[in-house]
Amino acid sequence: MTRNVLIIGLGLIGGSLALALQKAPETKVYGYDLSEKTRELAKTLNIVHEVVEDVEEAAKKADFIIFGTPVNATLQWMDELKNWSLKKNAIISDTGSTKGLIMEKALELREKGLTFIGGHPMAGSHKSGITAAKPYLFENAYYILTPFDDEDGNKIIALKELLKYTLAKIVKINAEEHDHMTAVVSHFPHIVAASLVHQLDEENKKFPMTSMLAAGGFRDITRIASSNPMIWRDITLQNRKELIGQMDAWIEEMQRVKKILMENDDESIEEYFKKAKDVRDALPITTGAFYSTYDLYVDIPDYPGVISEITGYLAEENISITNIRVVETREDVFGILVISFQTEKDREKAMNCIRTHTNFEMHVS
Ligand SMILES: NC(=O)C1=CN([C@@H]2O[C@H](COP(=O)(O)OP(=O)(O)OC[C@H]3O[C@@H](n4cnc5c(N)ncnc54)[C@H](O)[C@@H]3O)[C@@H](O)[C@H]2O)C=CC1
Ligand SMILES: O=C(O)C(=O)Cc1ccc(O)cc1
Repeated sequence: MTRNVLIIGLGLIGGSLALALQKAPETKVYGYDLSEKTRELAKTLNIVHEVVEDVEEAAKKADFIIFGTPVNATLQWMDELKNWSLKKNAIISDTGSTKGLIMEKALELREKGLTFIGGHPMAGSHKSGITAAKPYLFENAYYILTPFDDEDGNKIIALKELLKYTLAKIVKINAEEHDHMTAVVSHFPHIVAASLVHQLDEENKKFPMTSMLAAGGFRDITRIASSNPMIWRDITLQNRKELIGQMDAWIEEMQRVKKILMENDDESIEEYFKKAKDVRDALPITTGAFYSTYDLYVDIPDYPGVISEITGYLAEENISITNIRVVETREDVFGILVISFQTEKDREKAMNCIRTHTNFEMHVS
């Protein structure tokens, strides 16, 4: 029997989910987005099997309804949907970065006999919109579910059975703990990244060369400041209680570092960096446990066309890349081309491919 999945909100996350779920057997993926342009693109890019114009009509036929909308829009949709007559066994879920207010709203759905299981794939990027959607975005990432403690186990199994086509690792966490932990590793870092960019902007008014000197480190730590501001407005306001707590801890930590600097204490400042390095180096980030890309460093000679030559070889073998950049090119040295891949397997295939065609040195991080 065909299962009907309706995805509301077809941007980076909803679009990627739709592409992944199109791989599930006997599954028809319907999609809706508020933006007419996105609905058009969803058709032309085959993001869903069918784009719908009437959400309520499509929802009535759906076995699964999943929101890929900004978290405040998700709350608004949930308010509407609780008054619709849906299929008896329909499962409603979302992909939002916050879970507390959404699970509170889910209680109202539950009172109407509807099943809501919160969801949050812990993968994404600073890019947004349907054109950034990719079928393998969630591969190897954690996909958090936040069901009510006493949720029907069969409903959770049914949702997991569908989501397994994302190739993500599905885990269960309660909503409160979810919002605390994601504040630490995701939401607060977005505020820090944005604040560093604001600080640069101010400094640049006085010293206009500053932004030109912003090198790799500044770029790495501020990449997420290029995320969709509307998405982050909603996330930070919904999780503001946790964020204020993180901010207090951060201010305290900054006072501690400031004191070390004021005291000119070389031992303490070295220890400060050493401890951070040890903790950072032991993080599971590079093994794909949280969010990862697999980088390949290729030493390339500095001649015109060398980058398109390499990407051409990869394209011939259908190896998809997620990012590409040159980290060093001076006339007297080789440049280093950093190519990022979504999976370790893609990186391995790429290494073999480049090895077949060139004698360029390669290494992985
Ligand atoms: N960006 C990321 O890396 C991640 C985002 N998330 C969550 O996924 C959800 C979607 O985020 P993205 O895909 O990144 O954003 P996005 O901006 O790429 O996509 C959001 C889509 O929702 C549509 N939309 C907005 N309001 C709507 C409404 N009322 N009804 C229907 N469609 C509406 C927009 O037109 C857009 O196509 C958010 O809740 C976010 O917190 C979760 C994991 C990662
Ligand atoms: O760009 C990045 O690295 C992210 O921060 C991705 C991300 C954004 C929001 C989430 O809720 C989860 C992951």
